[in-house]
Amino acid sequence: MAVDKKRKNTKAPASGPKRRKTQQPSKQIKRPVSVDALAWKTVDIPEMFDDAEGFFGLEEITGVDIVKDGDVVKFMAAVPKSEAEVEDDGEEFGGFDDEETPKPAENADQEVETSESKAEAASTPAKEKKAPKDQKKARKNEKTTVEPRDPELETDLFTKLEELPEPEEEEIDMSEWVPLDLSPRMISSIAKLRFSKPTVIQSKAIPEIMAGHDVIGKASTGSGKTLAFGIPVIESWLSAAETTKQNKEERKGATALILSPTRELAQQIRDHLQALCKGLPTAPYICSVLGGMAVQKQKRQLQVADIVIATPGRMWEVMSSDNSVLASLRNISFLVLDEADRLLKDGHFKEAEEIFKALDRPPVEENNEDQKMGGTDEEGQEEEEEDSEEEEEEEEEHVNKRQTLIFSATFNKNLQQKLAGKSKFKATSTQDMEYLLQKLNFRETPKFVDANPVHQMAENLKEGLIMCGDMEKDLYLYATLMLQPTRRALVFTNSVNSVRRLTPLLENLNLPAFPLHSGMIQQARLRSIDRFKANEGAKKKNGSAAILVATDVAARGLDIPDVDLVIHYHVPRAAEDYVHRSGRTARASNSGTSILLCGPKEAVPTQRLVAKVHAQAEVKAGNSGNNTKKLVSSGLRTIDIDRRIVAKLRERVDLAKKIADAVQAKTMGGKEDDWMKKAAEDLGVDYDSEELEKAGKWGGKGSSKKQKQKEAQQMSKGELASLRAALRDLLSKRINTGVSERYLTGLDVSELLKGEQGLFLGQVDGLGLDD
Ligand SMILES: Nc1ncnc2c1ncn2[C@@H]1O[C@H](COP(=O)(O)OP(=O)(O)OP(=O)(O)O)[C@@H](O)[C@H]1O
Repeated sequence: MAVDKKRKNTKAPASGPKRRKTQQPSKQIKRPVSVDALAWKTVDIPEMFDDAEGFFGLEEITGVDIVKDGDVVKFMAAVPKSEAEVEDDGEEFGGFDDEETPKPAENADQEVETSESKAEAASTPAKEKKAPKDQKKARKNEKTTVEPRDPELETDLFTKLEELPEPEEEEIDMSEWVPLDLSPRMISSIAKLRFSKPTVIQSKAIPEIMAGHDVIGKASTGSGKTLAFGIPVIESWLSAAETTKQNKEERKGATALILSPTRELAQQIRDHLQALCKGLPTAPYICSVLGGMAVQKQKRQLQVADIVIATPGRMWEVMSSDNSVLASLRNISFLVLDEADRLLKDGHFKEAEEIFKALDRPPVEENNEDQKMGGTDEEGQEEEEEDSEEEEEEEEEHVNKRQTLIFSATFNKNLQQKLAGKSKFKATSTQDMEYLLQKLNFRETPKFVDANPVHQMAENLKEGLIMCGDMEKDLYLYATLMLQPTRRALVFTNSVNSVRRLTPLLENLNLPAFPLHSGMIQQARLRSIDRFKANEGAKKKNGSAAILVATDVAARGLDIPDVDLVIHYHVPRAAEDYVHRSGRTARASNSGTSILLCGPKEAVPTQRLVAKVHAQAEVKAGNSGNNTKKLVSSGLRTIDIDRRIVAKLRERVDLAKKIADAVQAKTMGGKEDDWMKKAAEDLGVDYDSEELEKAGKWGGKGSSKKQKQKEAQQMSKGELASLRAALRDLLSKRINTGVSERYLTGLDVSELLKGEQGLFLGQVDGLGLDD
């Protein structure tokens, strides 16, 4: 039997465990084990499925019985009885994770019925803890040993797990949650997350949702919107589960469908809700339905899911191909649209609209194949007309059961006025949020909950702007990163190509940079986020903190801890993108900085952006570099990086760029050549790239760029190696900034690189980062 870890609350009892060849069934006993303490093993996905992104991180377990006792699900792990099999290394139990030292599962007592083990725990003295060195050895042994060997030891380990006291945590005063009328188990679960008080949006939205209203919630980035809808959704599941149990009824399908515009955000919402549920005695099964996962597997998961978090494209694909999936979602109590305004963009809306329609459509008679979802058959339509009145009633009844919740940090101004009841809805295009709202079949006029009516940006965010030449952005990016090397930074660009170019450029400059864009397979996307989160490479690369170079795919919702700095390499195309990008820092009452690199040509769009984002700012005219101080008078402040220091960094950046271009041109050049050969073959002409280029047939408009690419491509290995050596030499040198600089006194960038000082921008007039 293989059980997906994500299905730890699987409701049906599972069949008996497979026994391994070496196991002696008669000599084994089984005990309840915390789900986190089981020997989960990562499932190796064959390389050919590298693109099967959803399998990433899939784990399996064998030899475990799942037993359901009332509402409690126990995981029974095999424990051998024979001492004869024991090797006396003291730790050779294979029942724990391959990679990690066994540790007490958080809330293990709540996830598993443990009275038996607790009784034993009381009577068995705990063994002394092993020294770290021994633990290392034990871990090594665990990797090679699969089967549990020593019953005594085994018992002892379980005992240890049960016995180990919960880490001592300071009592936390939860009184500020009381007015929200949550159940005690929910409050204790929130307490385990150490959230002592609700955020503004949580205080305002939770009571409205719990009172059964449809809600549109607006609150700044990082202000806890996920739990603002997550807490009531889970509360609702808890009380429904209790009723079902008391009345001995069958489960009625999923409680909630949450739609998210990006895969990463969907995964994050799932993790966030799962973290909340960890502290509950029984928890809903939460699954995510994302592009890149095997559709069949998702269908199976959906049959038992209580809360579904999905991207619209994949959800519609699964839903439209299987009526049973739709049936399991038909009775949802909540439809949630997170980052609702983004759902309209990037072609998401069509699928989202189909999902809404399908949810509202009355159930189809099983024997009437013609009327299945999406069916356009005339006969079916006639029959539909005949029964229309009846169905309309059913539909109304059906729709009225569901609450609709919409959340975002950005709603356009007109819409906000309309939501506040000040004017009437009138959608002008399908990209319009009003169009979405009209399609949503609210069961009442939704309550508009606006947690931050005046400011759009996070409270503790500081915003700065650096003016630079259009061709100097790489240089200023590097300077900005260098001058605050210990700040974990997220660099946003407007194109995938820029991410592809900048990441190796920064790497050449010895900075730990990771890419993230929609052209990457999901597995690689998740890997980059994980490496950024882990601040990987920071130690190797002179203490510089990790850098994520991303397109707007990372702009929405991502909650990565300790991002201190957001740099907009390009001015974002829309004001809301600026809000969301900047919102990756200064989250949950932390502070953070957002810096926009602005070329002369971008000054006008920047003015517009500032006017939108900081409505009350006095934006003065001016679009030249010299007028930057006039450009923005509040909200964004200009930062005058000392240009003499920047000049000293130029040589490094130029070299790093040359190397990155050469490497990229070599990779791309091969591909381009292949393409041209094939095109020539198709045309029946001889391929001679030089001749063709001379004749201008392949060169066209961008031929000077092509010429540069060609030069880069033709760079010999030796030339490349000498460029690398020159850059290495430069990077090892200190940069003397002098003592008479305006903003730096005796400060040198090499010192900053070591992370000993990172205050340069803080000392610059205007931004006051160190306040
Ligand atoms: N009551 C609370 N107290 C403290 N921290 C909280 C609270 N609620 C949520 N958080 C934390 O705040 C962070 C941001 O929450 P969340 O991701 O829900 O923000 P958001 O408003 O959805 O942001 P965005 O608009 O960027 O999607 C998370 O790390 C979350 O764990």
